[in-house]
Amino acid sequence: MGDKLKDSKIIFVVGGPGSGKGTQCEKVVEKYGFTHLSSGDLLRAEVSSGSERGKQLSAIMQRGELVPLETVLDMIKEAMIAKADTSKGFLIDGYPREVRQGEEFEKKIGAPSLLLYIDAKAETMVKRLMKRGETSGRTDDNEETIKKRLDLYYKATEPVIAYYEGRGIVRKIVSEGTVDEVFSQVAAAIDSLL
Ligand SMILES: Nc1ncnc2c1ncn2[C@@H]1O[C@H](COP(=O)(O)OP(=O)(O)OP(=O)(O)O)[C@@H](O)[C@H]1O
Ligand SMILES: Nc1nc2c(ncn2[C@@H]2O[C@H](COP(=O)(O)O)[C@@H](O)[C@H]2O)c(=O)[nH]1
Ligand SMILES: [Mg+2]
Repeated sequence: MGDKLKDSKIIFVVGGPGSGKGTQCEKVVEKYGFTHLSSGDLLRAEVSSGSERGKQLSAIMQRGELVPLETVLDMIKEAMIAKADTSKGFLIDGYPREVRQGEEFEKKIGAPSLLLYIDAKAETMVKRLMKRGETSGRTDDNEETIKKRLDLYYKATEPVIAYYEGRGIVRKIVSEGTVDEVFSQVAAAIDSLL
């Protein structure tokens, strides 16, 4: 089944909590028709299912910690295989969150053609998430968990950027302006790939 994904175009969308990954991925889907898979959304769907696994995941996510690598990777692979026949390419939103996740993804699925690094200042991310938390219903959109997620991002996920920069596939997106101003950078990066 892994062969079905062998030739798929894969774009990693990496950035801190509240940097704007999901927002930009939605606009990419609108313009390019790619398949958007958010690791966080897949995990939250598992939590909503009420499964035993979902209960365990929920506790980890509420603490702003990373869930087991195998769990999130299997969920992403399953979702990609389900869409492989019709997908124009995959936007993997919020994964990898640490270098070994990237290595495992490439062993089991394939290599990314592009890594969009959505970069926002810490204070911008906190402001956005506190605002989102007013309506999102996400258990991790609270001050304490946001801080933990930010700490984890700087410690575990920023090394992912350096790892892929070594391959020359990172495009840095400054995510401080309006959604459309940020998207114009995203579109330019994707157009350079197509
Ligand atoms: N350029 C922007 N200007 C203002 N608000 C923005 C911008 N981009 C995103 N937002 C808002 O910030 C919040 C977080 O954005 P989004 O959900 O896309 O971030 P994310 O990187 O996917 O976060 P998480 O990793 O927590 O899922 C949302 O409420 C969104 O509407
Ligand atoms: N170990 C990993 N944990 C992940 C990953 N993606 C998400 N998560 C967990 O879900 C929440 C919410 O993610 P978000 O992208 O919607 O903010 C996150 O805090 C983690 O607990 C992943 O790739 N690996
Ligand atoms: Mg998101």
